Amino acid sequence: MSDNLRAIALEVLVKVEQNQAYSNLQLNQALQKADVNEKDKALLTSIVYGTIQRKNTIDFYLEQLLNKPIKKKDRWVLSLLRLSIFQMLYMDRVPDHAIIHEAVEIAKYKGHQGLAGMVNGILRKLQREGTDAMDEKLGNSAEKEALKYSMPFWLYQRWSSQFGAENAEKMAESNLIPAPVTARINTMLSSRTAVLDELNEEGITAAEGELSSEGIVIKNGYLPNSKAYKEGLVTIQDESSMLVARAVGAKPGEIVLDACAAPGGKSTHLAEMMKGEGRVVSLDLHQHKIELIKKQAERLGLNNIDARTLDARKVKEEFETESFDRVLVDAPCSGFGVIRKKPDLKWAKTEQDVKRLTSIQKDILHSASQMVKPEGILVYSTCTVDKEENAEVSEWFLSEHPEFEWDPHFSEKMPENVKPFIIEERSDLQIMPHYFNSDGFYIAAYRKKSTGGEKHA
Ligand SMILES: C[S@@+](CC[C@H](N)C(=O)[O-])C[C@H]1O[C@@H](n2cnc3c(N)ncnc32)[C@H](O)[C@@H]1O
Repeated sequence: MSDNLRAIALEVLVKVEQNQAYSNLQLNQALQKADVNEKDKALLTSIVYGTIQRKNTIDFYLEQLLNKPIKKKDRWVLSLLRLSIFQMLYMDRVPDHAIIHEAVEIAKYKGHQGLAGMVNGILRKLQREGTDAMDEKLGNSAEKEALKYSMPFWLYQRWSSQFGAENAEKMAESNLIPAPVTARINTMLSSRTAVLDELNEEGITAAEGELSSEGIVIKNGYLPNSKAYKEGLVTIQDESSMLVARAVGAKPGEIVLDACAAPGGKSTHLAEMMKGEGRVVSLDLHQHKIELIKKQAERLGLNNIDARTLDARKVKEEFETESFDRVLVDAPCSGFGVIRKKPDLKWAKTEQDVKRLTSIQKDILHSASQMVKPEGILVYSTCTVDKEENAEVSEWFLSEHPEFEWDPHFSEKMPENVKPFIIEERSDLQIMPHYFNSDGFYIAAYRKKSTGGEKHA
C-alpha cells in the first residue's frame, strides 16, 4: 500500500469522524481526486468502509489497549489506529509489521515522536497478544453477539425483536460484506446484451443482474470511466431500488409525480420506462439536489423530466389534486438497508431519528396521496428495513385513507424470485440485504379506488 493511499484513507476517515460527513460522499470525492489505479481504489474503499463498519469492535479493543486518553487535538490518531487495527484484524493483504511501520511513519510526520511511540506501543501489543483475552471479558453477553457483527447494541436488539434472531444475525453479517456495483441499462438507448458486449470490449467484466431485467452486476473495472456510462447507456443503481419504478408501472404518455426525487435514480428510471413520452415531475426539498437530477437526465438523454424544488408536504399549493396517474414517495428514511454502502449510518442514526423520520414519511405520504387520480397508483418506498418506517407506515396509511387499497397488480409487476416474500393479501415487499445481495428496500403499492371511501382533509 502506497504512502499516498494511506494518507487518503486517513483523510477520509478523519472527515467522516470530525464533520459527521457521509462516508460514501467523502470517499467518492477522494477517489475522483486521487491519482491511483483501479486496484488501489478498490483497496482504499475496503479500508475506509471496513474501518467504519467495524468501528465499535475496533474501539472495544482500543479502549483496552490505550493506557491514557488521546488529547482532543490529536483525535486524528484515533482514526490512524482504527484503520491500522482494521487491517491487522480483518485484512490479510499486508503483513502486520508493515502496517505498524506505516502507521508509525504517519504519526511521526503528521504529529511528533511521542505520538509515534504511542502508536507503535499499542499496535505491537495487539500484534503480540492478539484479541482472545480481550474477547473473554465479554463472556456470553448479548453485547458480544452485537459486537461480533459490529452492530450498535440497540439496533441489533431492535432487528432481533422485529425479524427474529436468525434474520438479525444474517442481516448484520451481510452488512459487513462489500456491496457489488450494479447498474441499470437505459432501455431507451440500448439493451442489456449490447451494453454487456460494449463493456466487455472496454475490459469491464459484467453479468446480468438477478433481480431486475435491466440490471447488470459489475465484476471487474470502474464503470464511471467507461464509454457506456459517459454515453448515458447506464446508471449506477442498486438492483432492489430498480424494482421501485417497476412497482410504479409508469407507461408512455402518463403524468407521474416523484415526490422525493433527488438525486434522480428513480425519476430517470421512470422516464426511461415512459420512453420519453409523458412527464415525470420530480420534486426535492433541497435546491442543490435538483441540479443532480437535471444532470442525470441530461446524461441519459431524457427530456421528459421536470425537476423542481418543493417540499412534498406542500404539493397542494403547486398542483391540482388528483392530477397525476402515478405518484412515487421514495421517502427520506434511516437508511438501515444501505449500511453496506454507508456504514456510518449505523453509528449516526438513533431510535429518536426513526421516530422523527416516521412522522415526516407519514406527512409526505398523506400530501402526495392527494395528487393521485382515481384508479391511479401510489408507491411508497424506503431504503430501510425498519418496520416502524415501513410496514407500519403502510398500515397507518391505509387505515387513515380508506380511498386507497393495496394495489391488486403489485405482485404481477415483481420478478418471480421476490414473489415468495410478498405476503398474501398485501402489496408490499421487504427485501433484506442477505436475500439477493442487494440493498435492503421496502416497496408498497396502493391503488386509489375509483369512487373512493371517505376522503381525508
Ligand atoms: C431516499 S432519497 C430519494 C432518492 C431518489 N428517489 C432516487 O432514487 O435517487 C429522499 C430524498 O427526499 C428528499 N426530501 C426530504 N424531505 C423532503 C420533503 N419534505 N419534500 C421533498 N423532498 C424531501 C431528500 O432531500 C432526499 O433527496
